[in-house]
Amino acid sequence: MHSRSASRSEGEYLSSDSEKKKAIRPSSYRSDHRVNRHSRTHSSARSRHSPSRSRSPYRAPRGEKRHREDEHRSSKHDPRTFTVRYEDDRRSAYHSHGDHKSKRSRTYSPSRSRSRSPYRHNREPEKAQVEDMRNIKSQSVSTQDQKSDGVPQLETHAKTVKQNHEQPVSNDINQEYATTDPTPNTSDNSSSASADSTSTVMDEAAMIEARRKRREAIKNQHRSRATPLLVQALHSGPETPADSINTPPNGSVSPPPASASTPTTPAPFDGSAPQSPAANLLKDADSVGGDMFGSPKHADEPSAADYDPTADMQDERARHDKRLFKEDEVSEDKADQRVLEHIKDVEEQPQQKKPELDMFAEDDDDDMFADEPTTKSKPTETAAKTLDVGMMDNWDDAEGYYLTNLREKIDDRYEVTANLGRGMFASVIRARDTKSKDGRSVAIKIIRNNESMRKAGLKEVDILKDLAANDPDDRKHVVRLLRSFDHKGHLCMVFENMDMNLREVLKKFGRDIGLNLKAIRTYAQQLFLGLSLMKKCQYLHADLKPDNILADESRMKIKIADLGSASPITENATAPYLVSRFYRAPEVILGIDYDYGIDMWSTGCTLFELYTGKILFTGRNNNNMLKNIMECRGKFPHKLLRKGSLSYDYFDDLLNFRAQEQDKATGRIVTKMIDIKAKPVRDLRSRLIPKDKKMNEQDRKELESFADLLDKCLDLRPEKRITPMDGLKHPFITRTK
Ligand SMILES: Nc1ncnc2c1ncn2[C@@H]1O[C@H](COP(=O)(O)OP(=O)(O)OP(=O)(O)O)[C@@H](O)[C@H]1O
Repeated sequence: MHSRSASRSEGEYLSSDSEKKKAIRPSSYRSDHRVNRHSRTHSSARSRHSPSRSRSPYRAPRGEKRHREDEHRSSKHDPRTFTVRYEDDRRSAYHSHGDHKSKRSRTYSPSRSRSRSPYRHNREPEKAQVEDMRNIKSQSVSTQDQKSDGVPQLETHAKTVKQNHEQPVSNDINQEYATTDPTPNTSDNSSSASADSTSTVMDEAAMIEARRKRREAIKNQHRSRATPLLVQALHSGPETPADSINTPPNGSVSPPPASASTPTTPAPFDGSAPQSPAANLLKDADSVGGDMFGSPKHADEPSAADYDPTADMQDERARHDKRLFKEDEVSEDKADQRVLEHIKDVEEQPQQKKPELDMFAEDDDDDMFADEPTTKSKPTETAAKTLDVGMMDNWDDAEGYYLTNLREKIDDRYEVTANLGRGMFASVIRARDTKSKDGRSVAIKIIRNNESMRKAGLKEVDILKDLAANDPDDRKHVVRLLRSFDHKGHLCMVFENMDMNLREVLKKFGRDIGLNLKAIRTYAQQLFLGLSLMKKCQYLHADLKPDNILADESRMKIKIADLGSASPITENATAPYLVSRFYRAPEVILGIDYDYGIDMWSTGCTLFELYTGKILFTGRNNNNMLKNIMECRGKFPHKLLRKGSLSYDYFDDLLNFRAQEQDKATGRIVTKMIDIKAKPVRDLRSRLIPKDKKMNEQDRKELESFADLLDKCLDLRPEKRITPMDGLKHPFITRTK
């Protein structure tokens, strides 16, 4: 039982008789063979108190992100040690200067050089902060100099910026965390400055300006490469740091600038768009959602369909490199240079290294890159055809992915027909099962050739087997694992073949406008069935999102997939980066004990996204996620906040929210005390049900019912959140039209 050796040679792992449910019950599982996708190379060093749940070995233990290889060796990065990882050095500075009287002592990782999210704002603020430290004496003056330098964005928002930034920036290191208090700095350094020092200050201001221009040039390069959503997320909309400058102290949100419209202009539903057998389900004009095709519900919010996780890698990779340099105390100039070189390299070899980006990676903990990131690609045949298998003495590429050859027969049985894509953890191919009667298609997940990934894959296999054993009739909408085997050092997981994931469905049928309510109801019901099975078997999925839900060809049936992050409920230790960020429940962020409610939260986010075509919470990091969540769901009850081991990272002693924002003029990250209104400023209902939308009474009622279900999925209080079983009984689900 769970005593498989990870190094075991070729052979089948799944046999019909050997896998009984009790063999993989969470309890025994835990005490015996714990496979951890996050364990990676340092897994053996991990204490048993370091819970180990995650799907990819490149993702850090449970909620933390993938470490770079060299970081794997240190267990100090294990978030389960309750180490809080901060976005940058300012946190330690902040604490070291005693400004904040935290109720808890925390440790901070000194090394944070990892990131990758396209939603992450650029790193310049951090550099600027370093500048702040260096030029502390002259900061006040130099900042004012910058202010008058005609930064392009400032011209655009001249008036607002003027109002917000007329005040000199504090020159006091102890005031590194600015507040919304606009009181001008009254220190005497400017008044007592000598002519010499003034000249020094001016020189420094000029240097800063030169650096700013360089950074701006780099940012512009990144902008030009970024996907529309990234551009929007980074440079427009009320949730971007840049626009936080327009955010009034009360936390209300400024309307986005005109340019902040949805990246891809929502177009009326195009009759020529791809049809599916379930076209009626997906665009039934009689249904509430159906008549919304062609009528974008939320043109001002990031599109869920538009995001291409592979497209922003250069930018992320470059910034990642840049941060590494910063941490190594190499000059910014050199770091900038390195970034430019990197971009050039990538441009020159566009096909050689296709980086992968997980859009939901954490902004502030690490990167989830493998050493050589890869991309999830569309099914393709051409690349594989060019391989000359006869010439190969190594079946893997440099990253440990199996180099699949089309029409190759794997395990003397599966004839490869298409590459479905690559994740961080595996490549997925479609193949024809030549040993099946009907030559049916299957999907095979070929785990990368890496010991810890293999272990993580074995964990996924065990959980999938347990779930299947508890659903003999296959009625619970969890993807079916048919068998697993070993092939040339790779663990291969053979799955029933599905057609596409729900992000792809959204892209195809509901770009920017979402799917209709009939489809949402069908999918919601099936998700609740899947989650009720998982709950019955005591597993958390911990990575639910449209990408991990697969639809069959008819699009009528969906299945929960990618259980690489799943784990027994007993392994629910604090892990502030568990679950992809946009779908991350607040209790995870706040360090409150969590359970099955986290999957219901993710389900709520997913259903909203499927209906509107927009991502519900697009926080750049955990801090910004909380702000997003409160703007939509209202204030957290104090009682709840007091339960959180990490609450005081985001709230002060009086439980006022400390929002981290980027000052557009100085680039500095500042903390603003935000008075969150009890009444949400962007409440769920108004985002779901446009006031001016004409619809009949029946449709409105139905939409209200959906809103009520989402309300219950997205209850801030985990213990009050609806359960999968109750979800199945909700009127929105039980109602038949
Ligand atoms: N059974 C299947 N049928 C069809 N396509 C599949 C199947 N399983 C996976 N895929 C495709 O492969 C993609 C990656 O699968 P999966 O998420 O399981 O791999 P992963 O390596 O864990 O990815 P990630 O890096 O996102 O964790 C899916 O998004 C889906 O598009």
